[in-house]
Amino acid sequence: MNDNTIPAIHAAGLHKSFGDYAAVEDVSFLVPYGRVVGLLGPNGAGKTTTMRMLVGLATPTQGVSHIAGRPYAALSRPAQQIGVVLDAGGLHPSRTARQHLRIAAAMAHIDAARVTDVLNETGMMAAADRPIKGYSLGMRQRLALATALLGDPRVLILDEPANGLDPAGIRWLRENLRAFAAAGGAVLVSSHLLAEIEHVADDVVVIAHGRVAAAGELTALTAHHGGDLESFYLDLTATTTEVRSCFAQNC
Ligand SMILES: Nc1ncnc2c1ncn2[C@@H]1O[C@H](COP(=O)(O)OP(=O)(O)OP(=O)(O)O)[C@@H](O)[C@H]1O
Repeated sequence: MNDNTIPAIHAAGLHKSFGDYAAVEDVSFLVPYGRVVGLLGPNGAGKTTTMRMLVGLATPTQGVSHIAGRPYAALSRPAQQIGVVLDAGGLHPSRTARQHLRIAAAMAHIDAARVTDVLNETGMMAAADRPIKGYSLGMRQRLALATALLGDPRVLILDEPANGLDPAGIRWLRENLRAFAAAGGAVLVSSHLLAEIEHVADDVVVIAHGRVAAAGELTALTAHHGGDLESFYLDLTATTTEVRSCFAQNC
């Protein structure tokens, strides 16, 4: 049972520095249950770093974040509470999808029957017993999503999940994220595909230069741009489109 008065995701004043380089500065936002929130921003803006902090893969220099009211590290059963897709790489090339999912389920104390469920849900059943090394990018994305869904979580954090998906896969993802939120789940999804975010998101958070440049309901934010997310986004980020790079700053 969820306490819907507690946000699914709460980022409060997150900062992350790499050496002297401030990749993320004072980023705060909420993702309530029942909503899809799009995390947008130019290359190098700090989206992935923010998501990594939310799930304990990067330690904030300052600030805190909570998932369902607790820091990620304090979740009792993280795989059952939050599904994460941060990188569709990092899969063992010789394993099959079914083997990968069985191992992930066993490690998270999830019923092995869920493996069949998520293979079906993500359209991966036909490829389930082939080695991952032969998978396309889109198939790896589907497997990453299947892994995220294994524990039947109520919260999803997805970094560019549409990357490599074919048109049918993009539609499938859109419909599933909308259905997930309609059933009371919460989704934070990053993407450069603004048309896709326009279809799927209720709210957006735009990060530019490591800071929140705009956040709120999609329809309200884009009202002065005829409801067009692309015009809104390009106006907002017009002065911040250069790729930020720690490397370029020799840090
Ligand atoms: N481990 C690291 N060490 C040094 N710099 C890093 C590290 N991780 C990220 N950065 C820098 O932090 C900044 C933000 O990177 P991040 O990957 O969060 O951006 P992003 O918004 O996800 O970009 P993209 O849309 O290109 O994926 C970039 O300048 C990047 O070079």
